[in-house]
Amino acid sequence: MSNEIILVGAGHMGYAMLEGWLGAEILKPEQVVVVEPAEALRDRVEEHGCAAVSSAADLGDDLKPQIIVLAIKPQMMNDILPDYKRFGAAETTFLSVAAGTSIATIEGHTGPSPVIRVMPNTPSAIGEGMLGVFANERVSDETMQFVDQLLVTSGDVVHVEREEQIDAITAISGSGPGYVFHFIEALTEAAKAVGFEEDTALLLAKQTIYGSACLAMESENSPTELRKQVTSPNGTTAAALAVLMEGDAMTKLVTRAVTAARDRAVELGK
Ligand SMILES: NC(=O)C1=CN([C@@H]2O[C@H](COP(=O)(O)OP(=O)(O)OC[C@H]3O[C@@H](n4cnc5c(N)ncnc54)[C@H](OP(=O)(O)O)[C@@H]3O)[C@@H](O)[C@H]2O)C=CC1
Ligand SMILES: O=C(O)[C@@H]1CCC=N1
Repeated sequence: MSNEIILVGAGHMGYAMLEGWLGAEILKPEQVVVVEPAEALRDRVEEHGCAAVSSAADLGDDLKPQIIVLAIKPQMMNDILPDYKRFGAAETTFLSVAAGTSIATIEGHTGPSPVIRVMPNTPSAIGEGMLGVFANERVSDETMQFVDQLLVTSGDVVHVEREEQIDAITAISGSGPGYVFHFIEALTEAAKAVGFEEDTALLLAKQTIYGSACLAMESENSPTELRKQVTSPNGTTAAALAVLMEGDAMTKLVTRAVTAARDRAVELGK
């Protein structure tokens, strides 16, 4: 067993994580082989010094990777996993970032194997990700420690006790950047509606979200307390929050959205 890693899929998520691992020098480029059908995506990993092939058939016969990272679409798992059966039921650990796809589905193709499910998010690309982790009992302490070392280069890591909690994490932090980016879009549109040009509107929206998130992380006060500090009695924030909080509208809407994402993760796993 070498400490090589095969990364299957170098799209948005696979590449974001790879960049973090190489940038933090936890992995050397020569330890990584990437399988990716898209030439342009192979080119960009080769620029980092990693080997890249277009299909599993091009992987060397003598490869005994420590970890195979599955960063492909959940809908493709059943088509692609049979190509990796030869690494299964052995010491190679499968690490899947796919939404929904269960450990049972992976082991259905690989045979009983060490499997780790990780749910990252795209801020992992700048080391500011939020990652949820669940591992089956076949994963060795040594491999788990190595994987944790890799994952912390992408951001904060939480281990969950039950596999289904990964679906819930998917709906909060996995998909969450999409909700936040949509809020930035909405605030930008609102800024334009009250008279600003696109560039200024976007800056106002992005810096407001960034500054508020930084303050929420750094402050000892809760988000509720921080909100109250912005809200002068009978002032402007109170006027806006009366709209957003009427009948708990915002919380209900976000809860509906998160539930839809969680349910979709469960559905993708079927
Ligand atoms: N994007 C996100 O924010 C997050 C995504 N995830 C999970 O990450 C996984 C990947 O998503 P994402 O990165 O967004 O998707 P992408 O489509 O960007 O990446 C998937 C990559 O896999 C490639 N691919 C297709 N077939 C094969 C194959 N046979 N062997 C190797 N690679 C192949 C695709 O190439 P091609 O385009 O040519 O088909 C594509 O480049 C999903 O399972 C998703 O649930 C998890 C958390 C967050
Ligand atoms: O939208 C998706 O299905 C993936 C999983 C979490 C974020 N993106």
